[in-house]
Amino acid sequence: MEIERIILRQIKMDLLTPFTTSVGTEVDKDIILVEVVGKDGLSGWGESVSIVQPMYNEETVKTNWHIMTDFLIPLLLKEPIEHPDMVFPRFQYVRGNYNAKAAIEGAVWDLYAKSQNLSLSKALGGVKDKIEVGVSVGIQHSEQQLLQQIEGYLQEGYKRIKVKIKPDWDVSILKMIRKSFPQIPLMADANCAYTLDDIDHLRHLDEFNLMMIEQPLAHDDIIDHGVLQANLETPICLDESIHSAEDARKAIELGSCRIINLKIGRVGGLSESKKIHDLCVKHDIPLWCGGMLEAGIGRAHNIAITSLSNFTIPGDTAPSAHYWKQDIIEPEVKMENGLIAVPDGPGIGYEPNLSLIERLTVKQSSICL
Ligand SMILES: O=C(O)CCC(=O)c1ccccc1C(=O)O
Ligand SMILES: [Mg+2]
Repeated sequence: MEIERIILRQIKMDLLTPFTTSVGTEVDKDIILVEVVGKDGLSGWGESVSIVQPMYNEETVKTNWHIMTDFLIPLLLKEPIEHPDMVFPRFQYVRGNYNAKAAIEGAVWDLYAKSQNLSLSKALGGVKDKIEVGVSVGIQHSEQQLLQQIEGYLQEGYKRIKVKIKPDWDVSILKMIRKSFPQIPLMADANCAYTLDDIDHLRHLDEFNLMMIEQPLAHDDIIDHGVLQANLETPICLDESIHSAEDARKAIELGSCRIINLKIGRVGGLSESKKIHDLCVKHDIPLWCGGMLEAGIGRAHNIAITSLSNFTIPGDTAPSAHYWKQDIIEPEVKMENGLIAVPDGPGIGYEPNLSLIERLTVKQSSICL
């Protein structure tokens, strides 16, 4: 693959509804889009999942722009790339900054798939032509409001409901949900809101027949989660704590989780995502694809990775209309009966809407050799 130049664009988009977790609220998003232009005129697209505050992990939109322009892009352009698997190792001496790395690597994967006339799904080894869709429901102003939202989502066809929890928004809301919907596939995501001191409190959650509890303890922990899992019946799913296949191996060996939420940005890209997928197959650990309120480009990448065989639990990749008045790709991502069709066109299989992207752009830079 011969890369001619790389265009970075920072766009700003309003979320249809604010999204609240145990750490904070997002109302709009600044998003960095990466366009890798090949010498043959094809373009590959990637999207960074970083937000403006270092609230989910340590990265931000500003640090991503800096790391991409000053370090990652010069490394990428320095020597030819024969296969996207070469990108992550090329970035090896830039520590961390996985969202930034993944956005660039994802664009190279898209360009590669297009150059091979393959869908990104097929290029990654995907086998499914439809993926199952769940929805992540943020913390609401009232319990009644939460119940109404869940009712609406079930009518729309979502196959799994995830609610965000924190110490004063957990037992009571789960009790209420189970009273109305005793059987629905239900899970809870704490975004690190508890410590091991809460072990007796967390054991109360066992009575709600949850599919899993996502990331109850610290963002950088895998040890305490093992202690907690040994004291809980409900499976623990790790999100924030897993940055690599090595992290996943250690968490599995320590018994710190029975399920893994995979986010492409958090682990540094699609090549590492595949490694985690294959490791989980070997250890019989089910996977699902998490979400970071992505715009269309990131969403398309999530759909492609979810088409791999071991993504056996509905993910957080909801359709475009759940987040945006108008998404930046055409066609938008649509859901039917709780399923999203995996596109079979070349690359991500959706066209970036360039005129809309241009209108939303607040900052742009074009970098060539
Ligand atoms: O709909 C989505 O994209 C998932 C939303 C979500 O749960 C989330 C959104 C932003 C940051 C972290 C998380 C999370 O999974 O923890
Ligand atoms: Mg999570």
